[in-house]
Amino acid sequence: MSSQSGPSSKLPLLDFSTPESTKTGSSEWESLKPQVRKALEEYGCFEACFDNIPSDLLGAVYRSTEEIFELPLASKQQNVSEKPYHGYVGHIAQVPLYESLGIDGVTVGERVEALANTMWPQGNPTFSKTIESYAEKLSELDKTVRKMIAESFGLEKYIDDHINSTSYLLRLSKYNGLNTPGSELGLAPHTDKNWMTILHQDQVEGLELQTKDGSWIKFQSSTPNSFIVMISESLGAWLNGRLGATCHRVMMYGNEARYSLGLFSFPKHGFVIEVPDQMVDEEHPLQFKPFYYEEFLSFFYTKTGQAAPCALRAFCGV
Ligand SMILES: O=C(O)CCC(=O)C(=O)O
Ligand SMILES: [Fe+2]
Repeated sequence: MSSQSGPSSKLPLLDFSTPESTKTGSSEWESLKPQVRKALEEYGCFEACFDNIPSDLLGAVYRSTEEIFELPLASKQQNVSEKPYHGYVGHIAQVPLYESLGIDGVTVGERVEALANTMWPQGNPTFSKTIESYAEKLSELDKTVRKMIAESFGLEKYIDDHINSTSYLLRLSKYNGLNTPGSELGLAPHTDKNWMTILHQDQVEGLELQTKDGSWIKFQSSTPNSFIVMISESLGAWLNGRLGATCHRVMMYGNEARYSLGLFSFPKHGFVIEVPDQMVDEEHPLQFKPFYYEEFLSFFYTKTGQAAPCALRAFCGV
């Protein structure tokens, strides 16, 4: 397997910029659905152009992101979570360039405001409104793509239950610029564990995705409002391994700080991830036993989970 970054190659670019593209059954929807499926089969991810997030909103989100990272460490550390990487993570030994701040339940009323009130004693309505609006709008893209995936496998009857049982985490990340020439790992290669992840990177690029042959491609945004939509492990498991998570990492090359936004969808507490019967046949034997997302996540961070070549298989593989 190569650890070298390959040439920047183009991922499929799918256009979700018309309102019809997110309307079930529209001709845009029906035309995008097979393209989503094909891109995910081939790459586990694709680039989505999504005008529903206008440039001024994106700009405001990045200003809010910079503002929160500029706060004193003691303030940021007040954003705690019992779940790993859901609260504040700062300059950990393995990846000293990296700092991130999670907002769990970001689409649930008042959560962002509560965080803003913790971070800024007098509150910060601009921060709250901006972040809430971004997460709300972008979660529509998550729902659209997951519905299309389910329809493409004939799993329509599960859609409402899935969508209604979804929580969102928004993770704001900052990678400090290098003080040395060359390149450095900003975030180690990994696959996300949740349902699906939608990433956006600001001007400083650095996200790299691993293709099936093991080579790395640099993600270069085609337009300022283009996002990477990635399948994560739990969705791959629910689909009995028919689609798989993409391994990705961040490489840092310059002195400038890099900012990124990750919207992570995952099942609510108590939701059982169970492979639907339709996904199992002679050609596709059952791969995973039913599991709870939170238990899988906890297992992943144990010594055994970290040591396993595939934590998901070690946890619930048949
Ligand atoms: O910063 C990025 O572009 C990637 C972040 C990421 O992969 C993650 O937070 O899981
Ligand atoms: Fe990730």
